Amino acid sequence: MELDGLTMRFGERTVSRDIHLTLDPGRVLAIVGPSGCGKTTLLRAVAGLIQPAVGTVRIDGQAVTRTPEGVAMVFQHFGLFPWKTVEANVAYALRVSGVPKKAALERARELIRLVGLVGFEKSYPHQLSGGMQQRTGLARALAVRPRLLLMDEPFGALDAQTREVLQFEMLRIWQDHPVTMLFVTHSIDEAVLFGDQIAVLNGRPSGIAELIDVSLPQPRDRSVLATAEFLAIRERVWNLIMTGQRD
Ligand SMILES: Nc1ncnc2c1ncn2[C@@H]1O[C@H](COP(=O)(O)OP(=O)(O)OP(=O)(O)O)[C@@H](O)[C@H]1O
Repeated sequence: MELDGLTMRFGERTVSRDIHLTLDPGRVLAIVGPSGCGKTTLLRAVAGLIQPAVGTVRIDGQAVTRTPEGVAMVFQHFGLFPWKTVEANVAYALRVSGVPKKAALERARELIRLVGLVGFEKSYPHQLSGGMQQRTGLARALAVRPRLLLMDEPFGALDAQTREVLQFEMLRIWQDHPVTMLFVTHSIDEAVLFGDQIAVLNGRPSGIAELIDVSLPQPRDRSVLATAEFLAIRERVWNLIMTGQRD
């Protein structure tokens, strides 16, 4: 994925300016920045849901003008169909892309196992906790074997403990099933934990303050939280965000 000189505007208001970013296959790029700096707006441009005022989004070299094939998204507020069961939600995108019902349900059950929801296949979203709803959202996104997974603050609506559990489960899932991921988050820890690189946005309109390489070895688990490198990168990101806040 390539963002080539993206400027995002709503009416007269420029939200972000001249964003250049590249994400290589199999890698994770985390985007952090203060609230309102335009993280979700960038993600929506990558998903082809809105168009940049200036610049181009490319995926596999192709300019994005509408939602590209093979791009899946996980939202903060789950975005599940309330009238569909867990397995029907997970199978939905497969069905839409033409996979026959039996094969789609088989694949859905595989993903339901992967995210730890066995026994809840026939439950409806309102019968699930927030964490279980987000597991369903993850299963749905991964079911299509996306070439690019867009994560918009995926654990943001969860309580702190559930958030931590799901973060580490997602890390495990990602390690077993690597997928190219653009990961927007408010959580600096999450960005350092998942990212191969972190793009820190700040300013108004926002721009990239710094692109930080995270050289923590993969696979990562809870033990990295206490390493000197993790803490140093965390501090660096925090300072960059705070500098932008004071401007
Ligand atoms: N559809 C829209 N129309 C007009 N303004 C919008 C629209 N969507 C977003 N904005 C504005 O663009 C700015 C960036 O919003 P965006 O949601 O991308 O920020 P964010 O960094 O993701 O914020 P947060 O971290 O709080 O989720 C905000 O000031 C917001 O009000």
